Amino acid sequence: MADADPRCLLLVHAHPDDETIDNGATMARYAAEGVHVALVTCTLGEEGDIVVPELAHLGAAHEDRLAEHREGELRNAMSALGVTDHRILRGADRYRDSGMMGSPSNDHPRSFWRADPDEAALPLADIIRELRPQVMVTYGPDGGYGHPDHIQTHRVAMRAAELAGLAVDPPGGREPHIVSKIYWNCHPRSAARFSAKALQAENHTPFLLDESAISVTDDSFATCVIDGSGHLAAKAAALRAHATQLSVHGPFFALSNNVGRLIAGEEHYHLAHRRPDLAPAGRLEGDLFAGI
Ligand SMILES: CC(=O)N[C@H]1[C@@H](O[C@@H]2[C@H](O)[C@H](O)[C@@H](O)[C@H](O)[C@H]2O)O[C@H](CO)[C@@H](O)[C@@H]1O
Ligand SMILES: [Zn+2]
Repeated sequence: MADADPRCLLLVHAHPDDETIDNGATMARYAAEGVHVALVTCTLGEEGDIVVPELAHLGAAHEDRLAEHREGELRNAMSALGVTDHRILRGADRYRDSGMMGSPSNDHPRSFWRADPDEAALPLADIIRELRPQVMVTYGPDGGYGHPDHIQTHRVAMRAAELAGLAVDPPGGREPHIVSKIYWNCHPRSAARFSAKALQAENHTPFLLDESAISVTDDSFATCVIDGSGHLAAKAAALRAHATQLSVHGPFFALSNNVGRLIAGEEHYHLAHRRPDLAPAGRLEGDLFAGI
């Protein structure tokens, strides 16, 4: 029997659908290569808009049953990507989706935005010590576009990586583990421009063109690009699985703001942390595990 692939990639996200939007092709590619791809999602998206009118009754302002529905969407999306290890932070005792910045749901007693990052990081540190990933992917300090749960996910994930490496008070009693490389998701301006031009060229699309609706970074901020173009069908299927949150039409998808975005095979990352003894990374890596 072939030796098991020793590589483990951990992704930490705020809501169901973020993982597929930012990393769907990457997850499918590494899962297909035999890498242990693990996802931790910090909330179940209770406050989400619902783009399927027939399911509007599940919404927070009505039956407030969107969490279990989106958990099912997440299961289907992970099945499409070939990812079998996906967990909700703290499980049944999870944090609640905080809603957009400044919305009343920020103040919900269980909102993730109100959590103490040090406390929320403990169960994630234990998962890191259990899985011992060489690579972790999460958001940068602004959460990518300023959503409170994305900002909090960044804080909790970075703190958890610190705690996991400490030799004291081992979370869960497991041996310390230092993540070799931590990457932040990023969306370079040129990729957003390419997406907008592709949408502009599409004759019959139901989606809007609005480049300002997508948070972008300078191209130079990306230090790694993963070509997952061989897994576009899996990414599109996983996006379709998140049916309450987004629509797919041809090679494009749109969230509830109906702004069209290309379902891209290339996904971009910024190397935010590298274990000091590793060789310096090249200008633009093509593999999250490069140099490990
Ligand atoms: C991709 C993502 O993070 N989605 C979040 C986000 O949803 C957005 C929100 O409803 C906004 O008001 C819309 O204009 C936008 O189109 C949505 O994507 O925030 C939700 C509430 O916290 C969250 O459930 C959803 O996963
Ligand atoms: Zn999100």
